[in-house]
Amino acid sequence: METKNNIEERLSPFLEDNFDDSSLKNLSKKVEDRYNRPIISLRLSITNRCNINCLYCHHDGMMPSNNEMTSDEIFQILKIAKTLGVEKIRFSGGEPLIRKDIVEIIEKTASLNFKDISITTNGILLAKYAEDLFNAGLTRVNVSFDTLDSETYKKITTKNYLKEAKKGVLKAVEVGLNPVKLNMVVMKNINDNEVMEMFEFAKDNGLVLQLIELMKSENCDDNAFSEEYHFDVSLIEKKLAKLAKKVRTRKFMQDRKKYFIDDGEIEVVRPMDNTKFCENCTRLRITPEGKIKPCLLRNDNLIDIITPLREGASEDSLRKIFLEGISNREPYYINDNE
Ligand SMILES: Nc1nc2c(ncn2[C@@H]2O[C@H](COP(=O)(O)OP(=O)(O)OP(=O)(O)O)[C@@H](O)[C@H]2O)c(=O)[nH]1
Ligand SMILES: C[S@@+](CC[C@H](N)C(=O)[O-])C[C@H]1O[C@@H](n2cnc3c(N)ncnc32)[C@H](O)[C@@H]1O
Ligand code: SF4
Ligand code: SF4
Repeated sequence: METKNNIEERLSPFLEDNFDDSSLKNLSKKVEDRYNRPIISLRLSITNRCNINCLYCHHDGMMPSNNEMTSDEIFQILKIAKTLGVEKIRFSGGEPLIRKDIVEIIEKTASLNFKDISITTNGILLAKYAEDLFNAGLTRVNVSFDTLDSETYKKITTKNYLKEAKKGVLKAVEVGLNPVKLNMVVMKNINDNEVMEMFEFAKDNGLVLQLIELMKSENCDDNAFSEEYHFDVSLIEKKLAKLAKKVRTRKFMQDRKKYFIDDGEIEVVRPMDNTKFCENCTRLRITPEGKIKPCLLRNDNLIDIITPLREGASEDSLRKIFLEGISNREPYYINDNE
């Protein structure tokens, strides 16, 4: 049988960024999938609605739907996740901040004492909500922010909200959310020439820059877009590796690398065809209409948890449904040579 020390050693890389040592005491409760990947994090898409329309959007792998979970239903789902050892919660969408009850959702989530509660947002409404979200218990925020140029912003998002998004980012830092990450999807001939300028902006304002490879997904409106604008982020990564005075690997956060350069930090998210990324994937997803989604890039193995919950199923049966979702998890990109 595995000893507590072994478990701590095996799982320590999960704890590197947003955890403190107190999380160690519950490690033995972690549930693993069939590929020995522990489930550390739950990513809930809480709406499919959005106030902009990014050219590249994969909508977090969700199909259109108008049937959103209520804040109470979200709370019930989180309670079950907590009993299964989930430590990190992320709210995404669509645009999570267009839900009128977003502060209430964070308050309820915080009452369950997760180690890390974060939101991924386009930032347009962030200046309005940052302080209330922080006071409600939000730990940190990632903001989609692909460019500093207003024309390019309009081209990407079809709207003119760059100023609002920038204000939101700065307010998030001001109120104490930490880290605040800028999500930059790097696109050929659109913003690939802006990486260093974005890094300077990030450094000057206490932000982490997250460079993201444009991904193909059946949920993108037009996959031709991905073909045309796909930029090989590994080319930038090679340059970063030369410049960096320190590199860290988030081994069990999809093996992502963080590069520390001149008192600044750049993280690289490179999922496409990346078998290491999937090998080290520790998250489960929930769709806005309450289905467990085992993988961002698949829609054929979802499991309904909201209907049983609405019909009054016991916590035990809901836990079983969760475990069924976990057992459906498979790495999307696999190494064919093994
Ligand atoms: N393939 C794949 N891509 C993901 C997954 N999770 C996040 N991404 C991509 O990673 C990028 C950043 O996602 P975020 O929502 O900002 O959060 P995160 O990077 O996953 O989490 P932290 O680094 O812990 O803040 C987005 O472009 C996502 O599409 C995943 O499970 N699979
Ligand atoms: C789907 S959005 C939802 C949350 C919020 N509306 C936002 O934009 O931050 C979540 C993240 O996915 C990223 N994303 C969307 N489509 C993508 C694609 N095709 N390839 C890579 N990242 C993508 C966005 O940049 C954003 O950082
Ligand atoms: S803001 Fe987020 S959800 Fe909305 S279109 Fe852009 S990437 Fe998609
Ligand atoms: S298995 Fe791979 S593609 Fe699927 S969610 Fe995990 S990292 Fe993303």
